[in-house]
Amino acid sequence: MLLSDMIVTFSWNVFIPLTTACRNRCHYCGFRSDNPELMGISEVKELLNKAKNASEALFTFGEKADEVKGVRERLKSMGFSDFVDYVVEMNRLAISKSKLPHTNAGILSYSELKRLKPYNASMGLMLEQAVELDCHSESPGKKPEVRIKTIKDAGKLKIPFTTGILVGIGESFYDDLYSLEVIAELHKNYEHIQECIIQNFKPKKGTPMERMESPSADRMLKIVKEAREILPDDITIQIPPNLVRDILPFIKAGAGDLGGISDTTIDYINPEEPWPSIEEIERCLNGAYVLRERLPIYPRYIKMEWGGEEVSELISRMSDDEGYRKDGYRGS
Ligand SMILES: O=c1nc2n(C[C@H](O)[C@H](O)[C@H](O)CO)c3cc(O)ccc3cc-2c(=O)[nH]1
Ligand SMILES: C[C@H]1O[C@@H](n2cnc3c(N)ncnc32)[C@H](O)[C@@H]1O
Ligand code: MET
Ligand code: SF4
Repeated sequence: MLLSDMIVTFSWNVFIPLTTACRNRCHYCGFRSDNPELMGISEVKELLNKAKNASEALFTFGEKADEVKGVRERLKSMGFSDFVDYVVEMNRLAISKSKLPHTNAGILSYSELKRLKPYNASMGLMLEQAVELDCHSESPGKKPEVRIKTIKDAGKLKIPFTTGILVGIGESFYDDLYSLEVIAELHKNYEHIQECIIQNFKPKKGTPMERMESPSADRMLKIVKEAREILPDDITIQIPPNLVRDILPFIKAGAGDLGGISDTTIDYINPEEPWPSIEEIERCLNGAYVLRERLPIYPRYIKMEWGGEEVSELISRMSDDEGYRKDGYRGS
């Protein structure tokens, strides 16, 4: 086994859920709201100030929120010309507090991605599934072709990218495999995918899918094993430690990353699932693997200088000075 196969990574982040306004209505989502909120500058500053440990500012929020009634007007009154302008300003705030932005805004056009790229170390968009599903019948932004287009456009723009699949939302095992094949193909063309999240659905109260069960650990494990076969070696498989809890079997099956973990903010998408502590994670790993902190941009993309221009200095500073080793990971 290679030494790098024995390393499990995670990113210390702060979760900034800019808005619960969303033009989609995914049947599994407990995040979106009909009475949406929009975070102001001082609220974002407060989260950033508290997050001493974090090197990543994770911006995840509703898709095309400015299509929701009243949001455009609210943005105007806050002094922003459009929604992307607002996101850029919040990204800049994060940079000013020495946090590297990772933005997952849902689908974006090529020109919107181009406007956000300079302010982000990496960006993300879950493919969810490459097949049409019932749970997405009220979500135009979850049509496979529009998701695939955004991921492709990010590749053309050389944006280090996170994508993944959401498992247990009505798809078959073969759909999961097909979705992973689509991700593999996207990466073969653009080489921009740093990690693929394999996320298990968790039912949320008050949603149409509240009575549906989470996929079993066995099913998830089977998919992770297949994913390790299907995906190119340079795509790391990420599993969410707050949603699977017992991570060791997943690491043995081929996962190598735990995503973002925060000591100041909750997982706003899965608010009922607390982050495990570092001690808990290490206990699960049972000495068989070493846990290392990473940045939201993976080492090879730092070397190729794919990070946004406005964050490049911060990326160099963080990867050089703060205890990062030659292989790009922090820790002894
Ligand atoms: O805390 C979470 N972080 C999520 N992250 C963040 C992720 O943990 C890290 O921000 C990335 O690994 C970058 O370091 C996502 C990032 C994406 O680009 C796309 C989807 C997700 C989903 C989640 C999530 O459900 N919960
Ligand atoms: C940010 C990502 O969070 C995931 N997401 C949204 N709702 C749920 C849920 N109920 N359970 C697990 N993951 C979810 C989607 O995959 C989205 O793209
Ligand atoms: N709304 C976006 C999406 O589903 C971001 C994550 S969910 C809050 O792609
Ligand atoms: S999962 Fe994302 S796109 Fe779907 S309703 Fe929730 S916030 Fe909107």
